[in-house]
Amino acid sequence: MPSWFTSAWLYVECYMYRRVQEAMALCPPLNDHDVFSELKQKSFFDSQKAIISLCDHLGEVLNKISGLNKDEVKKEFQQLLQVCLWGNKCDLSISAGKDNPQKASPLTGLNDLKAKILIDDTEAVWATLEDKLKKNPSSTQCFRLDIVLDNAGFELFTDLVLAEFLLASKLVDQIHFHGKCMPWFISDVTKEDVNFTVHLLMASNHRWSSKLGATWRSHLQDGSWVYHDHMFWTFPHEYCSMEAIAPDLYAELKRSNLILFKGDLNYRKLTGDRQWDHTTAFETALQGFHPSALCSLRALKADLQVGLQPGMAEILTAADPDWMVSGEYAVIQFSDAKQ
Ligand SMILES: O=P(O)(O)OC[C@@]1(O)O[C@H](CO)[C@@H](O)[C@@H]1O
Repeated sequence: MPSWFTSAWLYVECYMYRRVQEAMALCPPLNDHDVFSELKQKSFFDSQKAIISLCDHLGEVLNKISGLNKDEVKKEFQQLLQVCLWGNKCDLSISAGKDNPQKASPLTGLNDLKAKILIDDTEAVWATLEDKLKKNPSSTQCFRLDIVLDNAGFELFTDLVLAEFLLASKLVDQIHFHGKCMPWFISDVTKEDVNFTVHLLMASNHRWSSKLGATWRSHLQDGSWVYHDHMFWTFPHEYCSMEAIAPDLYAELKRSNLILFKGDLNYRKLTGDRQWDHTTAFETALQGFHPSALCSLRALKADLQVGLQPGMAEILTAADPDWMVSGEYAVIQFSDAKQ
């Protein structure tokens, strides 16, 4: 029987959430109930101000999108990628279920937060997206983006905003979302959370919120957005074992042109949750996991980080001993597709 103080942290956490699920499954009237749904829904309601301001912003961008030149599209992409990154700051797991809502407009503080992005591979992500346009602007070949989701509430909303922008700007043609098949780490996204978000937006009396809700529902119906869940995401395994343990999921991810991994837990599993030296290359820490080009968007909440310049970790530790766990710092860390 694993115990909290003698077992690997990641293993014990996964074990605990599975026991919660088991307890529910053993109570038939409750077996479909998500014990965390109330908390997740509250985090969505508490972030209304930020959600509405982002809806207005996206609405304005969509209105003029066909007239934007490449530089303007790139600038907007950079901005919404950062919003999506910082959306990961607000998860309920790190705050032990307490409120962590997004009150202010998510766009206003972005410039001040730039210094907190320890690794910023936005250019590499952009180059991957742009490659499709450059290679063959009139190509009928489909560019597929996959997003391995993290938290419901405000973070999921920022993921959908980025997805909408990428689809509307024709940088990508199809988006596959990957969520959890059971309640997980309190706030992780399930299919019900996606449906809840879309329905609530549709029912809103705010013009852009309801319009976006309706658009997103039709994306899910016409297949330009596809939602998947797979048991592997709720196993304790590191991702380098995916090909052996869940070959069907690995094969699915190989069809992608770019995979965005949201959040801290995904980062821990990408890198095996090991005590890597901070200067270890991301590529090395991935230990052969390479279904496609991938990028981690993560606010740091667990004590590991790879890919830093020599000396950087020491400077950060001297300035703020909690830099790895406070959620104040973040990375946009890319690894290219293997040929
Ligand atoms: O993946 P997320 O939502 O960014 O973060 C999840 C997380 O903060 O929750 C756990 C605390 O229980 C940490 O292990 C983990 O890093």
